[in-house]
Amino acid sequence: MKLLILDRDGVINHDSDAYIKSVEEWLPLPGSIEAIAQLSKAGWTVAVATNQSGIARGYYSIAVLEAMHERLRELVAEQGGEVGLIVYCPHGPDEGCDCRKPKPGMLKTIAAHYDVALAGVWFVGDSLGDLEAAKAVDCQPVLVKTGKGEKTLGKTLPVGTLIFDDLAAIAAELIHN
Ligand SMILES: O=P(O)(O)OC[C@@H](O)[C@H]1O[C@@H](OP(=O)(O)O)[C@@H](O)[C@@H](O)[C@@H]1O
Ligand SMILES: [Mg+2]
Ligand SMILES: [Zn+2]
Repeated sequence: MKLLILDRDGVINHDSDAYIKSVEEWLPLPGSIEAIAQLSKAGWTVAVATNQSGIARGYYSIAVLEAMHERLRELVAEQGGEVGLIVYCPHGPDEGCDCRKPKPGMLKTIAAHYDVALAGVWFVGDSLGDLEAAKAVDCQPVLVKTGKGEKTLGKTLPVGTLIFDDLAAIAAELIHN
């Protein structure tokens, strides 16, 4: 199966150092909804793996987080596409969970859900932790320059990391090559 896994904040929607705390604050990045819809219509399964420590920090509830994801699904459906499994880590950095990136737990959950191997599956993120999570399970780490991506570019990236301007450029690459 053609599986693509996306980080959320900074890849699909604008990110904020103050966290994305409501549906109103959840604003798609230019071209991201169209990119997901086009990929979906081209036969790709688009899943999401997102850290959401704002839950543990008490900034927003799981109900609000789910409402953001319902909004994402609605917008992609309006373009004729669909979003696959969305997995999130609600834990704080000090809880020692297995799902918070850079740990690969969420990627493993997605692979198990679809009963596929992760080797070579593209995982698209804007933070170094995303790329490290990818590397940990032999996914293809892919950095976008949106969100925190420009800042991440200045760090030491995992060997073999692919770099794209944004999700739209990734969709064009995957659909047309
Ligand atoms: O990029 P994804 O994984 O979709 O989500 C990132 C968010 O959960 C938040 O992650 C926080 O990091 P800490 O969780 O506080 O280390 C900060 O970077 C926030 O700016 C950001 O909005
Ligand atoms: Mg991110
Ligand atoms: Zn977790």
